[in-house]
Amino acid sequence: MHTIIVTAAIIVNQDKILIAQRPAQAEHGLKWEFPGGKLHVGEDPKAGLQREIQEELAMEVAVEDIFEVVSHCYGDRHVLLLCYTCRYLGQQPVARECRDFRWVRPDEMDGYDFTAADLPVVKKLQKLLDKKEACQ
Ligand SMILES: Nc1nc2c([nH]c(=O)n2[C@H]2C[C@H](O)[C@@H](COP(=O)(O)OP(=O)(O)OP(=O)(O)O)O2)c(=O)[nH]1
Repeated sequence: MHTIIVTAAIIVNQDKILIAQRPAQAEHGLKWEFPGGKLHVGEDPKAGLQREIQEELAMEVAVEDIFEVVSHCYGDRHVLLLCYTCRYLGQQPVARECRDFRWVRPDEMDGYDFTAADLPVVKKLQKLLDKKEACQ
């Protein structure tokens, strides 16, 4: 068993969040996820996430607070997923290293086949939306 540390961005633009589809030939090919990737050895997580968003989507984001930490095993591979909320700075994303991307509301996320590690994150986003709607 070995652990990889992965950072992922919850990029919020009004009521929508940016999700990305993994390339067909990649591990977990065609699954949907929150954009990001593996942290390099010794790298600061927020800096690593900014680097990954630039590589994957050719855009800058302002990385803000930790939103959720997920520990998930895919067979003998342990993924520690650090999800940060990020502020959208208005640049149009470009699908550089992902197959596709979409802006979706949390209540629309059930229509996308997310990686297993992301399911608790999707649930948390949906719960927050439910609470917000209950207050309105
Ligand atoms: N980026 C990202 N990866 C996720 C999420 N959920 C999840 O299980 N993963 C897993 C899939 C992969 O096993 C791993 C991320 O690896 P990756 O291949 O996307 O990372 P990378 O861009 O740094 O890849 P590489 O080409 O440099 O090897 O984490 C998620 O929401 N976002």
